Amino acid sequence: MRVIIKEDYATCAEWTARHIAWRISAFAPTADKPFVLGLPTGSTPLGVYKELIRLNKAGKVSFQNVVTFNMDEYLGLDSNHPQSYHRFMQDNFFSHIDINPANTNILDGTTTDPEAECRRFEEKIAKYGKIHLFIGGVGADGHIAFNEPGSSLSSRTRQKTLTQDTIIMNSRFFGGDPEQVPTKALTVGVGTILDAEEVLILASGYTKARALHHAIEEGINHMWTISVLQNHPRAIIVCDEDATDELRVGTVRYFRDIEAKNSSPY
Ligand SMILES: N[C@@H]1[C@@H](O)[C@H](O)[C@@H](COP(=O)(O)O)O[C@@H]1O
Repeated sequence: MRVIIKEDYATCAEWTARHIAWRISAFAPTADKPFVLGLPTGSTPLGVYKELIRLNKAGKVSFQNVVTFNMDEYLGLDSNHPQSYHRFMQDNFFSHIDINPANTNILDGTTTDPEAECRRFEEKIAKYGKIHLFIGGVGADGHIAFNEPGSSLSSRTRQKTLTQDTIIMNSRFFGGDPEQVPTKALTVGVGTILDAEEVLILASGYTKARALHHAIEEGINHMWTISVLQNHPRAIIVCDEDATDELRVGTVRYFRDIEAKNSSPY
């Protein structure tokens, strides 16, 4: 696992956007051989999307031959609902870049058959072979996508019931009212994320510090689903200093030292 520790939120976003742009460009995608990118929602990735939009407008990266799969969607929200992840992606990313809308994939929160919808999503990923780079955030309780504590570490895309912690956390987007937050979501599984060639998880702020401690310094445990990254051959955590607050000084020093020796192409 690589742990990239940056000074603050902005420098995390910049580093991550450049990493994504570099991976896409190095892959030299074509219509027949697209780059497949997994994407998250939430407040953490907003800075990355802003920077990717800037890089796209500056001609530094193109999304013309990029296919995207989003991690999750609330069950029961249609794509026009202001808090649906469809809307989030449209407003904060897709409508600002040169991506073909037909190449964007998000689980349908209005489906009447969640099982079939999740199967369709997995089959579509499989049709492309694999996700080359999966970007994600992390919940304060260590969840990745909507794989809440206790999720199977080999789970596939499926319906999940949200924990009260997550409902309360996410109520900030629903006028502060937990009653307005859907109680269920469709989400890729931990296994789906692990199948990606590379996984990059972003963590910013003190609220994510405990999750990072469990991800990096404790063993793999289904109560902190992010910890499964330890089993991935190419996992990267990009975090700011605040998010390292629960890590040992020696751990922080170790990862800083390793990265200082790495020459980065960006
Ligand atoms: N399903 C999403 C996760 O994918 C996201 O990582 C998490 C953290 O969000 P934020 O980045 O806003 O802290 O929130 C939600 O629960």
